[in-house]
Amino acid sequence: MKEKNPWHTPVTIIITVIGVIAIVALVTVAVLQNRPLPQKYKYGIVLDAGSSHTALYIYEWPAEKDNNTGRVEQTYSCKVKGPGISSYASAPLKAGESLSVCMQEAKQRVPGRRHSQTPLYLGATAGMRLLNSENSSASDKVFQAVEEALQKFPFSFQGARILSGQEEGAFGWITVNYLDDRLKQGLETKGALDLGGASTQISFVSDNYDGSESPDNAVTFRLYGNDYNLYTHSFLCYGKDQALRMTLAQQTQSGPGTINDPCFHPGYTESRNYSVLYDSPCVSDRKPQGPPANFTHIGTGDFQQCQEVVKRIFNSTHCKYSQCSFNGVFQPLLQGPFGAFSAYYFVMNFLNLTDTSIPLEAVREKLGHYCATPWNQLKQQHPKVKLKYLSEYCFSGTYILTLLTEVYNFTSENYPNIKFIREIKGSDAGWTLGYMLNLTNMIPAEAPDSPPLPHAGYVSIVTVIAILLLVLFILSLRPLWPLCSKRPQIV
Ligand SMILES: Nc1ncnc2c1ncn2[C@@H]1O[C@H](COP(=O)(O)OP(=O)(O)O)[C@@H](O)[C@H]1O
Ligand SMILES: [Ca+2]
Repeated sequence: MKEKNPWHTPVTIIITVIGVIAIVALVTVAVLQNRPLPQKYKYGIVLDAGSSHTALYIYEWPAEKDNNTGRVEQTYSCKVKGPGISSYASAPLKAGESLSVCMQEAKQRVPGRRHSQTPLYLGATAGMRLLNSENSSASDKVFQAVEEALQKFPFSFQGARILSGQEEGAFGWITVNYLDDRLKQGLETKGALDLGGASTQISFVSDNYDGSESPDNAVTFRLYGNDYNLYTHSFLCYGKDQALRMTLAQQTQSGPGTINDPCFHPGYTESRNYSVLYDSPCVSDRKPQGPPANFTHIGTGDFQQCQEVVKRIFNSTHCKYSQCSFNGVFQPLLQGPFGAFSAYYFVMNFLNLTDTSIPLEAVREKLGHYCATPWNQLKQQHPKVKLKYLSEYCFSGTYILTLLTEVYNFTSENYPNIKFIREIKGSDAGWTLGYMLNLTNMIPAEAPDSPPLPHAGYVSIVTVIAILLLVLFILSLRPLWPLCSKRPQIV
């Protein structure tokens, strides 16, 4: 007679069914009880008042995880129409008014119930540094107007101020490394290269820099339990717009009526006003004596010669340290990967030169070819690009290559360590995120305690243990199995 399968007896079936129900119930309770609560978000707003324009950024992060890392994201950015706030020195109220469109938009984007808890910061960079140095009462008036305008919004306004060059460099470095998740994980950090219109920053960690040589360039942090000695320097007047002024000033020292400029395209002709050109503290002390009102700016489109003219704005004759970049500023040996953003990216992206695996020589050749392109032809090829930008890409590209290779000392070997970036994981590379993380204390000095298990791990372990218990239970009933399988005896 065939033995009946013991698993098919009523008792084992009942035990199994109850067991399965128990497991399902246990796992359901575990899942529901430990389910992450519905996400609530917090917000922060930073206005980047740059020399050329102002931009507004909204950041968002899960409300319970202020201290956790990598979770702050940029959700919105708005470019303010018009020039930077430093250009409103003679009409300060307009500086405040200019912000209103982006601020209204921010009011729509941040949920109403969060408005009053949302910090709002305005940080101004080199344009306001220059205005403040030449006319501090004018810069005070601009700030007053801007503050009055921002206070009218329902956010928690935390003030408007000028960032020091050091802060601008260091916060750019924090942004890049935070978004890359390098800080929390204690990984090798990435240097930050920021090119603005009126200043440029270089920031990196180097093994041969502990801050003792040229302490002014040192910023030390303790972040997530790791110590960092950052080298940073901001070169005022060496943003690309002021650098262009200095390069033009270099070529108009004798006050000529015409200059042939190798950094502009053949066929480019523009009348420029001497007073306008020299109206900046970066060049005002070099204004020629009794020049004509205007000069004719003619392009010749020669990259090699352009590089020679650009080099002349960097003074590398004196250095009281072991080594310098230029103008007597200490710079340690370059080390590690670098992210180059802001105008570095805009310019190199336009020129199709963001790929740094292209050998430097080939990059120079391409740029040489671009600079030699006739102005009329370029205008036809790029009808939508702003003429001011279009006319200056040859100069800007040459300036960038000269700065990187002749001044900071990037070579063919380490040029590929540079990545030209606009954003990382959807957030723009720039100083604003680092600034906000710092002011909201969102990067802890010590590593945060993490929960022993993530939610999914917890649920999996409960499920596995429950199944094991059931199997053990069924196995423990083994002595009863023969009983269950006995067929009723017919006497
Ligand atoms: N699409 C673009 N093409 C070329 N240059 C650009 C573009 N967008 C912005 N820029 C330039 O990037 C620079 C940004 O500098 P900005 O942040 O305003 O100044 P700073 O940081 O010195 O205060 C300016 O020189 C501006 O002209
Ligand atoms: Ca900037």
